[in-house]
Amino acid sequence: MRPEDGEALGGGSTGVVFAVPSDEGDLALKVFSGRLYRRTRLRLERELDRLSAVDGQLLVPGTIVELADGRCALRGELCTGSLADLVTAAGPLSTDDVLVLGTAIASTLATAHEAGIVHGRLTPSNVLFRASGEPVINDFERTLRPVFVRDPRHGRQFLAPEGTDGRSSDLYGLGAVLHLALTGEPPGSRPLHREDAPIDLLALVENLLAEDPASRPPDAALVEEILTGLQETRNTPEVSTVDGPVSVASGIEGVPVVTIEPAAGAAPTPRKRSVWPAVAAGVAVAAGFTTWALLPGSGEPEPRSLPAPAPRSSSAPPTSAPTVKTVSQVELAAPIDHGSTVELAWRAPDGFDSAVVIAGETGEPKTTFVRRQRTMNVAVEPGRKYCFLIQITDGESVRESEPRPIRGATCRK
Ligand SMILES: Nc1ncnc2c1ncn2[C@@H]1O[C@H](COP(=O)(O)OP(=O)(O)OP(=O)(O)O)[C@@H](O)[C@H]1O
Repeated sequence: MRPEDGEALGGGSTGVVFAVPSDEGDLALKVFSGRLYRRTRLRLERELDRLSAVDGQLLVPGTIVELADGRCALRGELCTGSLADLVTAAGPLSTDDVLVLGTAIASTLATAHEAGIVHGRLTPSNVLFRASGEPVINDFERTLRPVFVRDPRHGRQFLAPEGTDGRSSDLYGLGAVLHLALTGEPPGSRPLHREDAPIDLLALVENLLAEDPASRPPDAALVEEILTGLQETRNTPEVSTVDGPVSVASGIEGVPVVTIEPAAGAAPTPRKRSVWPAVAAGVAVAAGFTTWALLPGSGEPEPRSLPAPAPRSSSAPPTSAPTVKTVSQVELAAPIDHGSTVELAWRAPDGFDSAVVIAGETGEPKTTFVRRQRTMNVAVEPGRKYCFLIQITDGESVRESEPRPIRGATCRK
């Protein structure tokens, strides 16, 4: 068989890929750009065996074949194109498609990682689509990388800063691929922004792209779980949400005031200072005891909406007490649990300062001012349940997000 009999689809570090007709239908033929020595070939065969044993959406090139001119090639399944081609031709994907794509890739990575296999160079040109539309990951085999060396700048925007060996380099690659799918651009050029995408998805992608591998999600299985959850949420009909005043007042009296820790070098302006402490105290009360509470061990699923606001009790403070609204303007993404730390990310309008309220199973809730930050890494005790909530203020009014749990905690108002 001569590669010239087929149509060239593209070239990479290892060679040129052709679509070739065969009795079994069209196939992909990757013709190596150089000679394959016997030892390399044996190693490649062993690697292909290992890859074919992995039960996931890996595109495993079937077999090594020899061409009439003596060159070697990999013959395998032909796909319709790559994510890179698709985005170039049609622009960013819909949010739903990004979720499906991300879930499929995360699932494949989880399976591969469990089998001890790391891709290390997950780029949009290595994400291919079958005729059915199903995404698959290509180019898992690593044996040939040091043999056919590519320009180190190739695909660099998609590669993890620390290198290509660890599992977390694949998580970075996944983040980079999803960044392109969401925005049409590789990461790095601008802050990730897409109005119609759920904040949880944007926060997850940002987290996957963390410079420090230890700050990324701990494993691909968790990423798959988060993305699956996001898909389910989008497929579930909306339930009503509270968008009115929520009392934070009842029970304030007699309850100790929480610790307030202004972010270093980021003290709110005096005008804002007059709002925050009161509200923080109110929410802290709510977080631990009255208005929204952590109910450890209940095992109930996280409520999808907030129950009706608590009625003001007779012990409510004067009407000058700040009113806190739960509005869509401040949205906390699902926290990403790293064991001893938790990554929080939220969306809030420009010009608002933020405070993070952390309620644990024991002890008083804690409020930390983070001013214009929209992400925070929170230290937590491994194994304990927590709820988190974000408050924002422009100095006059205060709004808060819905609370978000980790480890099966139930947070409610
Ligand atoms: N099995 C396949 N079916 C359809 N198209 C393919 C297949 N394999 C590769 N291609 C196309 O050929 C191009 C070159 O693929 P190849 O794997 O050689 O290089 P790359 O992925 O672009 O770069 P590198 O392997 O150096 O990271 C891909 O971008 C893709 O568009």
